[in-house]
Amino acid sequence: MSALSGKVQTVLGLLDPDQLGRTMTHEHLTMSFECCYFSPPPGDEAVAENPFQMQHMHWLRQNPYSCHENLLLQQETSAVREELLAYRKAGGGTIVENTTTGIDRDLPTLRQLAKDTGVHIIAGAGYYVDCTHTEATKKMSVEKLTDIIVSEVLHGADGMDIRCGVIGEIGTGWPITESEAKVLRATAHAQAQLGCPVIIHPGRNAAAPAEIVRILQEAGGDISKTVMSHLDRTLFEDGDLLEFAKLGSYLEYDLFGTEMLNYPYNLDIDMPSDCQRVKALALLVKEGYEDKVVIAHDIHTKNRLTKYGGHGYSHILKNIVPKMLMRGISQHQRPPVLQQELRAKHVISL
Ligand SMILES: CCC(=O)NCCS(=O)(=O)O
Repeated sequence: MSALSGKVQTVLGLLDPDQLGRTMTHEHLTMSFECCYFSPPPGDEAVAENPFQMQHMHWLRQNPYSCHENLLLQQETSAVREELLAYRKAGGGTIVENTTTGIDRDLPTLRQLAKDTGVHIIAGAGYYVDCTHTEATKKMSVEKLTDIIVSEVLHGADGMDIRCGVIGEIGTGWPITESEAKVLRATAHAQAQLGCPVIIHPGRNAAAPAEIVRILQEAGGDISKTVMSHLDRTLFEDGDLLEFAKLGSYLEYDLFGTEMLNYPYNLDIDMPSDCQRVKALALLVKEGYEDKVVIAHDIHTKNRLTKYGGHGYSHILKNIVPKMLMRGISQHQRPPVLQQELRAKHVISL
């Protein structure tokens, strides 16, 4: 049996799962989102050049991707350090840091942040979406990509001895490109060798999550250890959500704190509010998926840090958990059968 079996691999070494504490499964502490810059609405160019002022706060919340500086989270290590200390104070224990190749993963900074704050940090292996794949990456075989991902977990990534503990976020768009499909197959092969969790960034289309599961499954991936991220901006109909839940992956609502009118990457999508997210979680709990739900904020731009008037990494613990309790989602874990009984007795009121 491997020394990693049953353990969690953080940037500072191995832990037992019961040492993690409360865990945000999808965050970024240092990264660049320049790959996804979106031009500002006509006439807003001047604001976009100088957005970090009180009178521009609302604009920035509505247009976070239209300001170059806002996309450079890697410039905010001191602010993130303060945030992590606050996260611990609020009861947080662990952050899964989803920055993969293509969006400037910075393992030494992650290791230093873990040392400075006592928050356990788990780093992600693998590749982000197609537009960040280099020509060399695009030419690689599935076998070569698999070897790289496995090595990032077993030996360390980016030429360092700092090891990743999950594979992901693995980026895909819609439709899934050839290069993304190759990375998905490599992800499944690496997971089959390592037995570790996988975290997926699906494209912005309701058909994307199930198509990704199909590709992973066909390549030997373990869907029961796979997290489908960003469901809050991907699956909107209850029927679609419950149909997808049957496939057995973890169901991640990870954009808590993000509320915007126009979602620039797909204007057909209405980004839900936090209240709507809690409603979706309540539905999943009611339907017996309590143990498959994971949540986070997916902070990836500066404006979402408290330093810039954002909600920060403690928003879920401070604001969303009380809201969940108010909406009848209990803090106590129950085995599914007992859950059914309790539901029958209306103990979980939804
Ligand atoms: C790198 C962070 C990331 O991909 N976040 C998801 C943004 S969105 O696709 O939900 O807009």
